[in-house]
Amino acid sequence: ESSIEQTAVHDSTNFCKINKDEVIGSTCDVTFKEINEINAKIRPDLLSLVHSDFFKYFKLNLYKQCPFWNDNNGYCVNRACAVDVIEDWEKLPEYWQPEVLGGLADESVEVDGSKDDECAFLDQLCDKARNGIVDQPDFNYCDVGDFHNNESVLVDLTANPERFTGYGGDQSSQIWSSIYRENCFSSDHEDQCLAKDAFYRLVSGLHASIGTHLSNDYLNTETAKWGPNLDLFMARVGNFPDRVANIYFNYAVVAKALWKIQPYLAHLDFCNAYHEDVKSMIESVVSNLDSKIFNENLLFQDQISSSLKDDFRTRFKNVTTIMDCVHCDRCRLWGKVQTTGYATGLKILFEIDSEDEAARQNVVDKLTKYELIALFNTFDRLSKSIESINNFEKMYNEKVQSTGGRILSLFKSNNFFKILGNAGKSLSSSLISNSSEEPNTQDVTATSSITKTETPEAKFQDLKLPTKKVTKKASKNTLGGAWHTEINNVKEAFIFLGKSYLNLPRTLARMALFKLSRAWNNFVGVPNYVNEVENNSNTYQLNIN
Ligand SMILES: Cc1cc2nc3c(=O)[nH]c(=O)nc-3n(C[C@H](O)[C@H](O)[C@H](O)COP(=O)(O)OP(=O)(O)OC[C@H]3O[C@@H](n4cnc5c(N)ncnc54)[C@H](O)[C@@H]3O)c2cc1C
Repeated sequence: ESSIEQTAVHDSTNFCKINKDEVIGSTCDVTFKEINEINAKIRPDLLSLVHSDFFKYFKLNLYKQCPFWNDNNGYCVNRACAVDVIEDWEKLPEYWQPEVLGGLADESVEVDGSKDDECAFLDQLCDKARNGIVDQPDFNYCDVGDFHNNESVLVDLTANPERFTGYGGDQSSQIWSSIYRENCFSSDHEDQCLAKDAFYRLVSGLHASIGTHLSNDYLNTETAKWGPNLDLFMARVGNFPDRVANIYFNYAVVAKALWKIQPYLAHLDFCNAYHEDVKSMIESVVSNLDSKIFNENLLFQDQISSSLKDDFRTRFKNVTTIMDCVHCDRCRLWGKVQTTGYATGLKILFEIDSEDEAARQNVVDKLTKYELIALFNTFDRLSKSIESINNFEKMYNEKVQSTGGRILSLFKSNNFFKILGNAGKSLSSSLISNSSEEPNTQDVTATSSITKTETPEAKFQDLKLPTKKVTKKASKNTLGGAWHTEINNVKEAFIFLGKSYLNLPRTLARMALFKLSRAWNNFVGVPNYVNEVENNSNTYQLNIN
């Protein structure tokens, strides 16, 4: 089943209407437009920052066993994991195989423990506090132990961009549904809704951001070129405004965490030895952020908050651990970076609540360098997603113009770009009004934050359907109508029988020819599957095109 067909089944497109001037959620005092503006301002510096020598390396254990289920199939040994995107992988050249697409550039990976220069310089650049294992396991939203594991490898992120890998099918679906299942909190108090909603949005925003990157850096197997694929983006993300909104929500969450540690970053002496501009790049990125972008205090504010927060932390830690079940190395790498980045952001937002400045500085000092690297790289991923969404919007508008205003059936009529132009209901009000709703963890497209505000005329309004032919069958309700229907049916049955007899000689001749050709192949020693391969040649078509 193609991904397009799957998305057509889930019709969450009509769940909400977004206006670019509305705030992105009840916990965020910032609009889509404002985030676009902030992002345009900080994008160049953020990009340089994550390409700097300090921020471009990440450490992870690629060989860790999946702790949640027995899964030793190996990456994409089962070809089904790719068939929903591209047909007939086997016929594509070696460098297009998912193992290669989803692998890591060898030269950028260093095994930890060796005294190689990369590791050594990273260690020199950091003060001791950030190299040691953090002695506060209770405050961690991810497993920081991986950064000190002997089996971990150091990877150059810039040499392994996050892009389309062909990873998919049952395996990635299983990972995503396990992640969404973590949203089922144990306590059932109604005050947990905002926290539950935030958890869902974080995961969905991560999912949508990955979908945006793989659509933006997509391999066209016909032209062998990498580039944006608007159809794929619309099918995965653009047709679902709630998913786009969740990317903006995640941007706000990570931005607030960066804003919060800004005063304490100045004390850190971590990278200027290697790249003297790094501090000023951090400064110019973070100084453009504002505290109102996200209000973390709304999430855990009453008596039950403490246990709810523990639950939230444990569940998010599980999400980071589920990444060890991802068999595609490239996907696992970026999954780990981003879940670690969110985990670090959450730790900063929810664990630095002391009024004591020294205590705050202490929490920041105890962040490992890999948490900092993950935090900035996650912010860069979200920033890149927002930049891509704006580019896709231009492509979308051009496509709509070139088709004379008619939107292709693939682009749902209430998709993100379409409704941005409309003065719709604010997402924030839908968040508040629907905050008691349970997210449906079976259908992961459902969101607790979205209300069904669909108007019947908005649906399919720009689809031009052929006018229905009025058939004689319309008069079926009367006795005469029923008689006509019966006579027609009998007539059609006779016509069918007659045609079958007429076609009989041709059908028999074809069958004889087929049997003869098989017998001949057997006789000369050609295996039977050759015929099938020839029949299927030149079918390296993408489902989505
Ligand atoms: C951790 C991880 C990292 C990955 N990284 C990459 C990568 O770098 N490159 C790459 O090409 N592939 C990557 N993948 C695979 C990719 O995410 C998809 O799983 C794959 O492309 C198959 O997509 P799909 O259309 O079948 O649906 P999936 O994306 O697998 O989604 C499954 C179902 O979830 C629902 N859904 C989809 N998006 C959302 C959302 N944002 N919010 C709520 N519900 C949603 C839909 O109902 C959908 O049918 C990664 C997968 C995982 C688990």
